Amino acid sequence: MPAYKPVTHVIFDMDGLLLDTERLYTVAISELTEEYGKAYPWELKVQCMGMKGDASAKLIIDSLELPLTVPEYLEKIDLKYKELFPQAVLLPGAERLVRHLHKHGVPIAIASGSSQTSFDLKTTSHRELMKLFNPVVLSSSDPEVKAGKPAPDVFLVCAGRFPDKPHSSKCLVFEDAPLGVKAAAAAGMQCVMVPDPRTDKSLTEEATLVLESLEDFKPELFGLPPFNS
Ligand SMILES: O=c1[nH]cc([C@@H]2O[C@H](COP(=O)(O)O)[C@@H](O)[C@H]2O)c(=O)[nH]1
Ligand SMILES: [Mg+2]
Repeated sequence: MPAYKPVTHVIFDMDGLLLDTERLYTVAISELTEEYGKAYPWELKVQCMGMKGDASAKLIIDSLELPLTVPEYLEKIDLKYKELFPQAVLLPGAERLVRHLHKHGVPIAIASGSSQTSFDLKTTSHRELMKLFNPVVLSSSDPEVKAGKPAPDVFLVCAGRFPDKPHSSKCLVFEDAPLGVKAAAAAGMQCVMVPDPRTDKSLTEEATLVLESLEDFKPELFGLPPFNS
């Protein structure tokens, strides 16, 4: 049983962790690859989750040998995202945890592989909740985030934008994706992983704690105020 260390700040991944957008990515990308007679298998998806948009586009084009350039792929997929992302709903336990931490004055942030455009689409129905996060760091649009997940950049930039600039050891990350867990570990942060059930066990080993749902999280394990407080 690993020892959990107390933290003061919490950084959330967005897609597949707060918002049920991974399902929407699968629909959009499968629709596109099927136009070229190819499926979008889980084994490929799990390598893309958390990446910057252009890196993911390149990996998908190369892996499936699609006859598209990265800009052509992005133009086509963005049309699908525009239709699908406004339907994004919150995942179980997300709103309760976010409101709880905010109520108790725990600084909370978002660190995502997304772009500003896709963030705006995905949060169409969640504007009020999104106001509780500061900072919100979006790798695909942020010039300070040089490399996407699994590099630590997005989490380090995020920690540096909290007004009191906490040390990495004081930041707890929530992630669903293996690349995100790697990025958090590389940043020197503890990480609670809530993986898609299809995720191979070998890809969850770097997480500090693995949960089936955010609903199962016990804040006091990391020195945060318990839910009954
Ligand atoms: O099926 C997929 N899901 C997710 C991604 C990538 O993951 C990012 C979301 O990452 P995060 O969980 O860090 O918000 C998206 O912006 C996208 O680039 C992808 O390529 N394919
Ligand atoms: Mg994610």
